[in-house]
Amino acid sequence: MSSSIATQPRFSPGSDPASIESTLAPLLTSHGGRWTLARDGEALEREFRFKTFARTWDFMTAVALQCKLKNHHPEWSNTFNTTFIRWTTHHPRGLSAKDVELAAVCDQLARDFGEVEPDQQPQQPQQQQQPSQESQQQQGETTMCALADRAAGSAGDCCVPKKGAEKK
Ligand SMILES: C[C@H](O)[C@H](O)[C@H]1CNC2=NC(N)=NC(=O)C2=N1
Repeated sequence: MSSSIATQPRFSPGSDPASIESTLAPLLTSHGGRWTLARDGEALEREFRFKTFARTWDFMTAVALQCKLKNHHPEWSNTFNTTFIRWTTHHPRGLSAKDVELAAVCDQLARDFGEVEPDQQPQQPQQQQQPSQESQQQQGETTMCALADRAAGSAGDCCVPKKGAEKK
């Protein structure tokens, strides 16, 4: 996961922390959820795993549709049957109600598309000295997160309203 795991959310200016906190808490690993607060509290991050690439893509397609409907997009990456998703608001920067709402939508869609629970990973055959599952998982997560970082990096100021746009 992202290098900087945070404990306190940093809300996007103009957000209403009180209304967001009640929906945010149950999503977090600290409250039995699956999302971690990252990027100094400005982002929510989580990895999803499915049985196949096809099922993973179906899930991502369903998420993408919600993004279009809510005009809000994730920083995400996909490798085979795993996808890493980060919700953060680019402008004004921080964690907003839309990030929390779409994180909850992702949890529901993951259930609908048959997400594979971490402890249901297919067992590696014993004889081969495999790096521990944990280190494999960590390595995978780091790579997935790095992929999302790179995508977000090349997107640049994707959400900063263009000059004059705000005036209309
Ligand atoms: C103009 C458009 O509404 C904005 O660029 C939206 C689009 N989607 C967005 N998605 C995210 N994650 N953050 C934003 O600030 C954002 N802004």
